[in-house]
Amino acid sequence: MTALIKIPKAMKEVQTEIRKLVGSKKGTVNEDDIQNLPYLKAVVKETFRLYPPVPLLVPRETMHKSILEGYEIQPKTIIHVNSWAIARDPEYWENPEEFIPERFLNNNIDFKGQDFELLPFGAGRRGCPGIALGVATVELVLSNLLYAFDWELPCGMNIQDIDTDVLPGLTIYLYRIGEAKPLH
Ligand code: HEM
Repeated sequence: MTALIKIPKAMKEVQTEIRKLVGSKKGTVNEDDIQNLPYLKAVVKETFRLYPPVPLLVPRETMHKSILEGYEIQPKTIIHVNSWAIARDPEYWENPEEFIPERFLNNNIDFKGQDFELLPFGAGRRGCPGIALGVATVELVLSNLLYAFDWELPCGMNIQDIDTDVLPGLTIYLYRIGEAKPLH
């Protein structure tokens, strides 16, 4: 929501998509609607890319000796995968620090653990078992907040004042305040 408020064009695009599909009579966005909202899905993916709630994956331990980019890694080495850094690596992402949902509209990159440049839920045997619940919750809550309310900054605050930096930790979080106006 913070990223969307900072980029009014993206906010307008996603709200228009949702309101056009759902109309004004139904009252809520449901799971079937979500499947027909590609821009909303792109917004959610871009949010998971730039702000992965769990920036370091569960630690792994190597079973065999291996060579990675010329480095020899001994068996039983603890490996920490920094999915935050991977998702902002300029080798894989154009303008990696910018919030651009459109980057997901014309490709199949997903966060299900097959595309290693985007791992907000990890990958492999220790990948997140709650991914379906996590994604459904985020998509449903966000889409309904966007459908029902217009969002604006508190009086006196400008878009430039929005700081999207996050606090370091096992999970990331930011403090951001918006004001909601109910839709008529
Ligand atoms: C947006 C929501 C969520 C995000 C971003 C998230 C992210 C993650 C990540 C990155 C991992 C580590 C995966 C790895 O190291 O490969 C993980 C593990 C895990 N998650 Fe989630 N998760 C979310 C929601 C949930 C939910 C809703 C549940 C349960 C209902 C859940 C249960 C777990 C469990 C049990 C593990 C440990 C798996 C293991 O170590 O084998 N997560 N999650």
